[in-house]
Amino acid sequence: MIMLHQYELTIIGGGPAGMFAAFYASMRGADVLLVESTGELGGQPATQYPQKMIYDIAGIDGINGVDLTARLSAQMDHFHPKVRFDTRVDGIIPATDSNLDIDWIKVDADTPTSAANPHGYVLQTNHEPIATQTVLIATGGGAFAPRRLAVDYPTDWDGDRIIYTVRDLAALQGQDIAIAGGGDSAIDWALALVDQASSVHLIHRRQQFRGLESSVAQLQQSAVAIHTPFVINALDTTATGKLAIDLRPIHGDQHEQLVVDRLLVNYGFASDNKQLRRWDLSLEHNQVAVDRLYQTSRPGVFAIGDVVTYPGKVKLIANAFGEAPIAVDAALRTIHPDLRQPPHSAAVIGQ
Ligand SMILES: Cc1cc2nc3c(=O)[nH]c(=O)nc-3n(C[C@H](O)[C@H](O)[C@H](O)COP(=O)(O)OP(=O)(O)OC[C@H]3O[C@@H](n4cnc5c(N)ncnc54)[C@H](O)[C@@H]3O)c2cc1C
Repeated sequence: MIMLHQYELTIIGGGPAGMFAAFYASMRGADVLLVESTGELGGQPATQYPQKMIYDIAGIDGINGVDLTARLSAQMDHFHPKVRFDTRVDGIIPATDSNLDIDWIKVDADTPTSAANPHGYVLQTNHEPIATQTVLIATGGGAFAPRRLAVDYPTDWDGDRIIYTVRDLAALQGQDIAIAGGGDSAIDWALALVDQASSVHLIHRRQQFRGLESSVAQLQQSAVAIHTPFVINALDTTATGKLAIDLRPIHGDQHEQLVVDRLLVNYGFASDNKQLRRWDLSLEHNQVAVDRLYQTSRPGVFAIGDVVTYPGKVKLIANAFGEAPIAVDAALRTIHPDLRQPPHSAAVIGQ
């Protein structure tokens, strides 16, 4: 028997649409969970264009992808909605159809349930399943996953010797760190770590880096040891348990050896939208068709952001922000039909 908490609303996807929806739903007092397939929030702005400026969000005269994500996170922090990272939703199954023997924790027998789908859904994931009364799909361009090293190594090195997402900069203090990659993210990590780590090595297969010119200039004047043009050829451990990296040159045959504590891999992200076709939704040109309340063809399942289509849909962050409150309120109204208009935010958060 699996004991699962049943959320009122589960939001799939931690891009701008999902993050703002999580803030808004928790401001409305909903028991909400945000699920993100990668180890970080932010979606396309954070992963595809961290340094590019965005000029078309109301009230902000220019902000880059990283800073927008930081502001959305700070806004969410007013209410601390639950977030589950590294969790990819694969299936949305009516709870009654699920083969799982689930005893989800209802607060009490009077807890209201969604009239449209009284038993809710079970979300199948790459980890444990999630029980939820309603679902908000905000999966944008698809589930991002970090591009992996094309070198064999034991799987239990992931998150330990080999790191794809840095969660805790302090944990890397005083260590010897290698970073693989040539874009903004790799350079940013190298510069962030150079004063804290014992040594930082940056490995890139090209002579030139792709990052912002100012960051590249800063890198060249820093104490970061640059290894270009090299690719990682093999990984091993030393007698003392350190990570031994064999670097193969792009030209010639003069290999280099590095011995470090950890290797941070920054090869970018690949997106995968295959799940959508398995979710039994009405699709148009591979986008989820929704009505004016962002309701999909399944009861209690709503969708917003880049993943949806409706007449006049434009894939902009500003639109996703407008869609979120309407969809969240419509989802919550299936559970609480008496749900009122939202109070003004100052009344909830304070002046
Ligand atoms: C280069 C570029 C420049 C752009 N410039 C602008 C601009 O200037 N202004 C503007 O308004 N818009 C711009 N956009 C578009 C904007 O980024 C998108 O409209 C916006 O990111 C959509 O947000 P979203 O939350 O719907 O989806 P996304 O940002 O795609 O986020 C979706 C999130 O869901 C996660 N996810 C997906 N599937 C699953 C799953 N099965 N389980 C768990 N998690 C999942 C993904 O990992 C991702 O984090 C630009 C886009 C690009 C590519």
